[in-house]
Amino acid sequence: MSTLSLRDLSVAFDGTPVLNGVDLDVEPGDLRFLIGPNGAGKTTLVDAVTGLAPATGRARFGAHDLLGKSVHRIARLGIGRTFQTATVFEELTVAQNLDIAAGARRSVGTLLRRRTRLPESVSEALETTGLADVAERKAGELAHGQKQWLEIGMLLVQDVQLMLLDEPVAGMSHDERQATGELLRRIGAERTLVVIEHDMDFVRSFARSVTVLHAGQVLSEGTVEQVQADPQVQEVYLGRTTTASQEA
Ligand SMILES: Nc1ncnc2c1ncn2[C@@H]1O[C@H](COP(=O)(O)OP(=O)(O)OP(=O)(O)O)[C@@H](O)[C@H]1O
Repeated sequence: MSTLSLRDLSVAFDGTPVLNGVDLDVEPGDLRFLIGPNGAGKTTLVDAVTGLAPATGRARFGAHDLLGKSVHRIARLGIGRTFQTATVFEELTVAQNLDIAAGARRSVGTLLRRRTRLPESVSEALETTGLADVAERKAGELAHGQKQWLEIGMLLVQDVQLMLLDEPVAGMSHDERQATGELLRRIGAERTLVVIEHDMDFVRSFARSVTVLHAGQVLSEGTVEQVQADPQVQEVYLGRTTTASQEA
């Protein structure tokens, strides 16, 4: 299992720095939450690691250098991500979505035919994500939470070792959040997981460690308790939340 290691990672858009010298290490088995105010650079960090944003500095996953590699090559190293909006094939069933993600080399006709036996990786992903009961339902008919779990399942069948999730519980009910947190714990035990999140209750419940980004830099890092007790975090991040809620 591999460690994600970032050194002096920087991204600028049109000359404006958005990430500014980020150092970050995430060990396998960690469940790292990336928090910070809007515009702090959280999604940009994930974009840089997955090849979507041009970056300088160093980004390694295990023995592999990531910077300068194409999105496709980075994905082939076992690095996968989700986006804030789920990207599943709505007209296909849950099982078919997983089947396609598993990349089985079959013709489209064979793929779309109802199959009596699913590949093992697909069956496992259905069990792990709790979607076995809805395997034959169209993805477009799933509840919001289930769509997010399907997306995570699509990364599982690809045997993704570094999973980067962008606000996976946004818009979920309390029960769906709880189920998602437990899912992340289960799959995180054998992988390296980085989760962007705004919901502090969710972070408190499930984070093993937290990195706070602010204005493109790491402001604080540690356990939830350590980060919450950091006066800089209180001032910049939590302080801002208080102000916002007072204004509301
Ligand atoms: N492709 C781009 N071109 C120009 N500016 C960009 C681009 N992508 C992001 N930015 C800017 O970079 C800054 C950081 O954005 P980013 O989405 O990484 O923040 P974030 O911490 O994920 O915020 P949020 O919590 O709102 O999702 C913002 O000011 C944003 O407008």
